[in-house]
Amino acid sequence: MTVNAELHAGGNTWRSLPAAQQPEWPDQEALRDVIAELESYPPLVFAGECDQLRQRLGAVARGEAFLLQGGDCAEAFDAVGADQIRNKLKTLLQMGAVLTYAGQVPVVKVGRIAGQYSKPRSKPTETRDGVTLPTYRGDSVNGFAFTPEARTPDPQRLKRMYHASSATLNLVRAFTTGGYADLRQVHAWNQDFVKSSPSGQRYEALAREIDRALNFMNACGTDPEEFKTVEFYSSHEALILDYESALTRTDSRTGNLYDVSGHMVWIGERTRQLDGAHIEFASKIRNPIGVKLGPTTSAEDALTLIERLDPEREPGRLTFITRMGAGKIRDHLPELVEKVTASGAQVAWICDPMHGNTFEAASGHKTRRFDDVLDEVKGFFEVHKSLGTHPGGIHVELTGDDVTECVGGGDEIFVDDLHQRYETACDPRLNRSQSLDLAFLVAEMYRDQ
Ligand SMILES: O=C[C@H](O)[C@H](O)COP(=O)(O)O
Ligand SMILES: C=C(OP(=O)(O)O)C(=O)O
Repeated sequence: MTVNAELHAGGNTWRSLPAAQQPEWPDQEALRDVIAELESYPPLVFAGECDQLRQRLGAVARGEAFLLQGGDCAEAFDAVGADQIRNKLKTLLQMGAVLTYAGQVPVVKVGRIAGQYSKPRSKPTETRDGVTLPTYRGDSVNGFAFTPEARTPDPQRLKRMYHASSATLNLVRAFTTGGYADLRQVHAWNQDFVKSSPSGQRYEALAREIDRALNFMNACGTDPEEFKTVEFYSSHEALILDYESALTRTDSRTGNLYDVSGHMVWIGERTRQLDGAHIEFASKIRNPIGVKLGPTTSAEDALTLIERLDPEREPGRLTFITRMGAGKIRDHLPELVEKVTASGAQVAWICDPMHGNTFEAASGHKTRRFDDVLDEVKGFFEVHKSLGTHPGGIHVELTGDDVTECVGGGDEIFVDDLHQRYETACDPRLNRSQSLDLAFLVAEMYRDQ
């Protein structure tokens, strides 16, 4: 990877366009210094890995694989610890095992991890007891504490984001290639969980079946090395364009630009303006790109996004992550899928059943009902079934910890429980038990499809 000045400028064409949701950095000179330093840092991922993920997502788009994308709403610098990272990974690996075995489909595993530090917000400020301060925009921008010092955007945080992403990815790579993700560990991933939870018990029964299947394959002479490592990719919302473009490099093999801050990046519902800076930035890089599509997306918007981001119609390049809400998906999704399919484009269709289903509980906690999450996924499957298209995967906010942020699930969390362990810095996540419940139910839907 080289930083070729002329080509690298291609990663900066967004600068002349309106960029939504950017922090108001008080010190522009400090920002410029940080950008210059970030530009000198080594890549977090390699272009070849991004290409490999694009190929895997191509299989999703063609209906040959299923995408599991999940992780925190907002990662936090003080949560870059071995336990938290392992718990998240363990949850995703368990969900992956359930979907692969019960859903009988290859699963492409992508974390909202190692870079998910920036948040678009509905309001630029927050007011408490008559005091108004800038809203919290993620650890890459400002602090969560409600003080003027913490809430003032500080570009030094962009460097901390790089280092936190690097440390996280380093551990994730060690876990996924160093033996922890060996499929023979299916029981070990569940050890701390099985007795206490219905989904843990259900998982344990499935793990026993996987064991038997592995023994069978072993007896048939299948190479055991095949199950020792797992392909796992990182992703985050490409929100703070100064950071993303500082980490954009020219691939020395091909001369193409890659955003080497993560394998896949997505553009959010609040920043996908067709003439805006985010889409311009995404159009210049070769990473696989996701775009969130909310209920107001028109088919024309979707077709223009394809034209801008996937002019070659390359399966795996573009993933549409729909987040309509349980009450709207059955009305809004069909026209999008129909018109995109009729255009000949082969995008991957993924369901984010979280962001259209948030509400505020009487206690003031932002929450989501597990039943709404499930209903949106059901609607997603129904629409694709009726149109003969492929329900390509799910995109969920989850954690490996036993938080109480979303209500419902087999090990039911009630509205009155929310205060017990409400730890998210932004939106409510499924806990481990709810995540596994969802994986089992989605696997059933996939098999029935
Ligand atoms: O994760 C998504 C958004 O950042 C989040 O839903 C915005 O939340 P807000 O409406 O509280 O700003
Ligand atoms: C902000 C997010 O979602 P959306 O853009 O769909 O609101 C997110 O996934 O973190």
